[in-house]
Amino acid sequence: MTRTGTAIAKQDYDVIVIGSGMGGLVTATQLAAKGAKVLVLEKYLIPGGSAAYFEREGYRFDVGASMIFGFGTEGTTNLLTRALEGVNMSMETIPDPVQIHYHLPNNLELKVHKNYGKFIEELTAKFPHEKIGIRRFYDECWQVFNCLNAMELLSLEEPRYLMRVFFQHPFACLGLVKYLPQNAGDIARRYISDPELLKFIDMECYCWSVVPAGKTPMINAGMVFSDRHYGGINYPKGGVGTISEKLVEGLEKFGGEIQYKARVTNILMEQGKAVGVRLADGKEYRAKRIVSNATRWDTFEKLLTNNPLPKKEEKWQQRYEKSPSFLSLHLGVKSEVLPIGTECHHVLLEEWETMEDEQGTIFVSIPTLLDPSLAPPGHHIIHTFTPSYINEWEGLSKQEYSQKKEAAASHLIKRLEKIFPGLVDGLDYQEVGTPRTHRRFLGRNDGTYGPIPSRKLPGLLGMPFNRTVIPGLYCVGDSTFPGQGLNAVAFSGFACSHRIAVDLGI
Ligand SMILES: NC(=O)c1ccc[n+]([C@@H]2O[C@H](COP(=O)([O-])OP(=O)(O)OC[C@H]3O[C@@H](n4cnc5c(N)ncnc54)[C@H](O)[C@@H]3O)[C@@H](O)[C@H]2O)c1
Ligand SMILES: CC(C)=CCC/C(C)=C/C=C/C(C)=C/C=C/C(C)=C/C=C/C=C(C)/C=C/C=C(C)/C=C/C=C(\C)CCC=C(C)C
Repeated sequence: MTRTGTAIAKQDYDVIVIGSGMGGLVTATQLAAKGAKVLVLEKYLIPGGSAAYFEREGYRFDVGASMIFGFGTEGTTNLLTRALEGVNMSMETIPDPVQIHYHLPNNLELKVHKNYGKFIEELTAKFPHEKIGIRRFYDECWQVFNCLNAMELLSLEEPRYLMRVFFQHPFACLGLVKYLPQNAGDIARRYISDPELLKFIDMECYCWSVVPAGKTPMINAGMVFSDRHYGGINYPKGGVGTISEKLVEGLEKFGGEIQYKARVTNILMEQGKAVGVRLADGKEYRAKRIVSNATRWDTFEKLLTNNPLPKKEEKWQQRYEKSPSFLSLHLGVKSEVLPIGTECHHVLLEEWETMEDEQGTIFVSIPTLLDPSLAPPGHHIIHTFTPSYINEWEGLSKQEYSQKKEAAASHLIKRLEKIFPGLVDGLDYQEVGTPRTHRRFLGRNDGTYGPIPSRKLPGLLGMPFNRTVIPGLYCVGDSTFPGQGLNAVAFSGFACSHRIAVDLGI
């Protein structure tokens, strides 16, 4: 029995991972493959976090976005392919020929084709006077990508690795050092002056970083704006959740364990060091290293309640704030709703001034265009979401909450009629999620999509790596370097497992 009188589970582990989001699973599988004894504790019923799925009336809905980077076959930035390979797994993916179809103010209609030349040609046709600037900006993004894609991607907190990559790829490393403190907006402004084109570049960043180009790190922009044409966007057959399922299968094959309905309530500390965790049911587990895949806000404010917020975290909270969450509509629709030639992903905005507003920009994913097996025959899934803050949804009675959800959903559907005329009549199924839903099911503070700079910061320099000031405790996922995105948190998982393996001498 412990001091608190609860039963200590007998097992001892090398590493405990709190949460089975993509960041947690990549850390766990990489460590298990290296021979570490790993336990993953997930509070929900299935793995994946925001990369999981749920099933309703014959539809399989992705919880989060369906636009997946990291499944390329070449280079080193294909981190999802590599994470699966790490535990001898692979999966079938379906290539998407267009990343996004933009529907923007002043009838700016544009498709980001997988073919780079075709995309540049289409954008140049809209802004012919900026032909050279467009080419220079996007070509500079390729420079960042080519540096990253040349080297093995591991922990930047490991000096011997840094020395090794520096000797192997000195120019690529110096290139990355140059870009680490820069933001995409500053580089765009060096080459482009047309205000509307600059707004378009803002949207190109906002739709995945949730901030305009001026606050978006150039390293991340280089990854996104190049990999979409290199490895491309590829949808995992069977839905995004199958990536996590395969990783769990691989984890177990390598002797790792995962428990579901296992909500960690406390990280246990002894003599200033993280030594274990306590679950909501009172069980305690101990390990040599603890990894939190919960957000930094949840990790330091909820799981370490008996410890004052470390100074370093206080500073981090001043530099980064919580991005909005989303209002999400998971719709099942009749196939006739989609005009012939409809693309899988869309971004819709009616006025530039409202891009960053509550429920301003609309995102759409239609994964059934790539994998029809996710919906009943003759039907499609339309997953549409728009940024929304938790405070819009709090302090409401049950009835007020459900009325507000209904009203917001019909408003969103009405706006979408612009690109899908007849949507209202073609509806077959509808489920509405709010920031409260994301908070509840994903365990994310205020349902946030992740950290965003609270002011203009020097690129990625302010993003913490995986070690924390608490010995034995590491963080992984989107509140660590390099931030949001499945491929980004997969990198965080590779880096975290590398650092831990070195610390444990594995
Ligand atoms: N298209 C895309 O690129 C796409 C799609 C889906 C998700 N994503 C990205 O994935 C990123 C999120 O990945 P992540 O790895 O950081 O985390 P995550 O939020 O997806 O997963 C965290 C997991 O930890 C669990 N958890 C939280 N607190 C817990 C506790 N106390 N006890 C036990 N379990 C707990 C949650 O249930 C969840 O499964 C986001 O940046 C998101 O944008 C991207
Ligand atoms: C030695 C010396 C001297 C030096 C060194 C230097 C170095 C080496 C450096 C390095 C660095 C690194 C490695 C870095 C890395 C990075 C990375 C990996 C990055 C990544 C990134 C990624 C990303 C950002 C991604 C993202 C994505 C996303 C977010 C997506 C999303 C999506 C969505 C939301 C969707 C929407 C839309 C629709 C639907 C339409």
